[in-house]
Order: sequence, then C-alpha cells, then structure tokens
Amino acid sequence: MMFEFRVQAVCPETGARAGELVTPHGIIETPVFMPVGTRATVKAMSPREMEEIEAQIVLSNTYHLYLRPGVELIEKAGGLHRFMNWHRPILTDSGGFQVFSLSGINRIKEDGVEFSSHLDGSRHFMTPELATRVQEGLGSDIAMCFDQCVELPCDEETARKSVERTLRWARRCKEVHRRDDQALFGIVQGALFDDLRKDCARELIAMDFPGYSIGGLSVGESHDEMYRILDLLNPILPQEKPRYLMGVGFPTNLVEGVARGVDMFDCVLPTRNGRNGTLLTSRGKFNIKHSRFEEDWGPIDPDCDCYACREFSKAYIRHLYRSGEMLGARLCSWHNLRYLISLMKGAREAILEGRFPQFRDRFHELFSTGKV
Ligand SMILES: Nc1nc2cc3nc(NCCc4ccc(CCO)cc4)[nH]c3cc2c(=O)[nH]1
Ligand SMILES: [Zn+2]
Repeated sequence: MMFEFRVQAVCPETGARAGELVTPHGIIETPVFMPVGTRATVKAMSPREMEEIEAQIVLSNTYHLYLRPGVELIEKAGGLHRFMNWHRPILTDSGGFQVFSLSGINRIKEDGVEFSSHLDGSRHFMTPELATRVQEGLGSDIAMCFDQCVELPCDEETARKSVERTLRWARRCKEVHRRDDQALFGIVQGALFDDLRKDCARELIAMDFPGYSIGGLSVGESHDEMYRILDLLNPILPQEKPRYLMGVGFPTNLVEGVARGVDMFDCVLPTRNGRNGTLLTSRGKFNIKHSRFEEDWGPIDPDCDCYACREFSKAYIRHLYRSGEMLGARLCSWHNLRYLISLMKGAREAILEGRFPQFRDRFHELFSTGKV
C-alpha cells in the first residue's frame, strides 16, 4: 500500500486526531508540522540537522523549482529526494498560491495562469496539467492540485468564480496524474463564505482524493474567521482522510487547528521570523535583539531540548544576531523549527493518552504569559 492514513485516536471532547500517514518515504505521525524548504532547502538547515530535530516531512514549491533550476535538471538528478539528499517524505505545493503572491503581471485564463517570473521577468504559462507533471517529475510523496487562492477581502461572486475554477482545475489535475507512488490532494477554496466552502468541499470529496488541503486561509483573515471555516469543514471532510491546513502557522493556530481536526500544517514562520530574531517559546514569543537579553546567560527556552537551547545563551545569540553572523540565523531557525515540531509531538501524545483538553489549556496558559 503506497499511501494510507490511519486515525489512531480521537479526542472525544474536541475531535482532535492522532494518526499515521504511510508514504513511500516513511510513516508520518500526525499532527505534524512541516518545515518549508521552498527552493529545495530548509534555509540554513542541513538534512542531517533536520533529522536531528525530528522533522518528518518537508515542503517544497513547484513555482520556484520550475523557474530554477527547472524540473528537467531535478529529474536528471533522480528526483527531488536525491537532488536535495532528503530521504524522508516531501510535500510540494502546486504553485497556485505562489504564482499570485510572488510573480509579476499574472493573467488568469480558463486554461491556466500567465505570469512573469519574479527572477528575470520571463513570461510563463502555468496550467493544472503542467503543475501536475512538474510535481510528478519532482517525485514528491504528496502533491497539490493547481488551485486559485483569492486575496481577502473578496466579494462572494469573485469567491464563487474561484471555487468553480479551482474545481475544474482539480478535475484536470486528477485527469493527468499518473504516479501511484504520489498522493494528489484536493484543495478547498471558498474564501470566508460558508456555503461556498461546503460546496467546494463536497465537490472535491466526490472526486475522491486521498487527502484534502484547506486553502485560502492564513491570508490576512482573523483567527476567529479561520477557526469558523475549520469548524465548518471538520464534520464535512472525510474523517478517515488527512486534513492539511496550508500556510499555518503561529503556535496558537497550530494547537487550535489540531483541536478542529487538522492533521498537517506548514509555514515559513519559524525560519523566516527566526532569521530576523523572533523566537517562539513555550512561554510566548520575543525578539532576541532586545537589550534585556544583553547579559541573559539562560537558554532561549528552558523547556526546549534543541542544540541552540542546550549549548548557547541568549546573550551570545543576541551578539551573533546583532553582528549579522550566520550562526545567529541558524540557531534561531533551529530552535523555532524544533519548538513547532515538539509542540505537535506533544499534542499527538496528549491525544493518544486522552488528555488533549488539558494539553491545550496548559499551552495557552503558558504561551500567553509572554513573560520571558
Ligand atoms: N496551493 C495553495 N497554497 C497555499 C499556500 C498558502 N500559504 C498561506 N499562508 C502563508 C502566509 C504566511 C506567510 C509568511 C509568514 C511568515 C512572515 O511572518 C507567515 C504566514 N496561505 C496559503 C494558501 C494556499 C492555497 O490556498 N493554495
Ligand atoms: Zn530550543
């Protein structure tokens, strides 16, 4: 069996799930946080270090790799796992989001999206078929349909059109998808409109995908709006299939997403914010450049087991950061990634042991103290 998802435990009070996702490159224990390695590397981290922090699966981007170095080169290397020397699971995003958020002058047509490369302005035309073929060439374990994610705020008519296009494009992706060692997920759109979200989910479920992504969120909506959409979709999406909330995220959103039946998350937050000194800890977040850490000899997070927290002081990491030393960015990214991976590991153990509500309350109590 190439691809299988087993729900091992469900929290009776919230519906939070602990599961196992079997892929050709290994078993993923969920809930899981997926570090983002957009251009075939999780910035500043080596594969060996990613294994040390127990990263189970990394995300990469079709849009970026298609533009550079090109899928042909990666196919010659034997696929993305071999090219980047990461032999655990990989999930690729389809480019639906990146084409709109990164490229210049994009024009949506029924057939696909015309866009100019953010690298050199060259013109390209991405279609559902091309996005699917590129992901098959990359050889990721989990691929995404090519979808249209609308910016918020957006009126209902615009959102409805994007849902209808996303569904037509999902059918076209499924039509051309051939690799049986790669799972293609459908992506639910519909902005913040309940009926559009339900209709989109139902149509995708009828196409019978092995997993379902919740797109169109983490694009500026409030936490309450995000949670309302999750509450809406949780009972509709098949319980026996994985649910992946795209682009999330911040620790509180991860824990509240788990409480609403989400199994998989990804976000650039830990590495991007890590590089500018923002640290996520069990007691809230802070920025290492603050003067209060000048003579702080303690670890970033006393409850963290990562290399940065075991071996270095905040004072030293602050010095590295202020000096623009690469090790500063590395240690902050290293810690933030391990913190989110550990947070999901803790949630999983709590669900398996029947104490997720307590885990959730304790998390919020400690994280909101913000006293660091
Ligand atoms: N195919 C597809 N991919 C997506 C990726 C996404 N990523 C997001 N949000 C990420 C937002 C995000 C970006 C940067 C940072 C760190 C800086 O503070 C945090 C969050 N929403 C997303 C929605 C979609 C979507 O509908 N379809
Ligand atoms: Zn740490």
